Amino acid sequence: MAGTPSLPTIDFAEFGDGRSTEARVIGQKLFAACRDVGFAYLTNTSIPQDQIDGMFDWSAKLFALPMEIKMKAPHPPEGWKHRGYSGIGREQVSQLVFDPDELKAIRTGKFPDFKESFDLGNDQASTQQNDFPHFRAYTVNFYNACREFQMSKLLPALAIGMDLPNDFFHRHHENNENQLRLLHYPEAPTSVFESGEKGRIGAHTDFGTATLLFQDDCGGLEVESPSKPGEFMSVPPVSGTVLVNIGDFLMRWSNDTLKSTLHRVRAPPKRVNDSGMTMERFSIPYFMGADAEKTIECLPGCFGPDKPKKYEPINAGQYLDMRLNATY
Ligand SMILES: O=C(O)CCC(=O)C(=O)O
Ligand SMILES: [Fe+2]
Repeated sequence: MAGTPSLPTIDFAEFGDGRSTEARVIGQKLFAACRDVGFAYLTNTSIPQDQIDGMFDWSAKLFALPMEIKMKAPHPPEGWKHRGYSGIGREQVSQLVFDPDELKAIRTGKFPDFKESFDLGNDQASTQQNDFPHFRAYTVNFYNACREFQMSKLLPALAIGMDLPNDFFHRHHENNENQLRLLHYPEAPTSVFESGEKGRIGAHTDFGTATLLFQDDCGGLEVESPSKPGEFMSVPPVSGTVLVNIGDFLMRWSNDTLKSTLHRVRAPPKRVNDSGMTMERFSIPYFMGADAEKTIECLPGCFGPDKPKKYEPINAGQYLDMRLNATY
């Protein structure tokens, strides 16, 4: 595995309202990154750094609570619901077969995804609620800051980069069907990670349109190399950045033009004076979901005589249900 990060960085500082030449250049760079790698670091997103830091503080406080308190807001059994606490071993991602070590662990009855999570979403949703009163206000604000960036900059930039009308993706994300997930990978003896008995998150792709990913300074995130399938490259934390990656739904929508890239989290490289324990890690993905009832057709510009359409139009809701029910 290579140690040097080789992801593009997209700077949103000059994006403004999306109408300038600078905005066009940003859109083109974003499109190229999503097509060639499927992952990029973003800077100057306008999501305030103190809000990001505060969200990590709240996350640490939440996961430090006794289990019986966390279980007062359990994740419901339905795969389409995205709220509440999932304890260790509750969710195993469904594409572990890509990774021989993890496949071995599953065959021997072990559950290598050693993590716990707490899901939140649109506070106005009538079918599911956010929990924990005082914590709720902070997370809803943070969710809204992510959504603001998604709707006013990220989706318009991608549309511009693909020569689509600025509001093209915006119009497919009006229902606010996104999900914020607080993730905690507890510390454990380094030996259990080395033996494959435990892992952090197995190799997988995300389901939706795209994901914003905030990570702490632990490290361990890896992304499949675009040029060498099967090889993973390290994606170290870079302060002041947030990652973006494309999900399967947008890959399909774009006739596989944009890449939903495999990624995983492993124990970070050992540090000097290692105490025998691998440090805990926190991360916060924000998953963007398209409006469930709107049928998507292959994106303009992604098909032609040399590139026939590969997929039938599909309803976004049906597609996501199918994927999520396979995970839970
Ligand atoms: O913890 C991370 O950095 C990655 C999380 C992730 O890929 C996911 O939840 O889909
Ligand atoms: Fe992921």
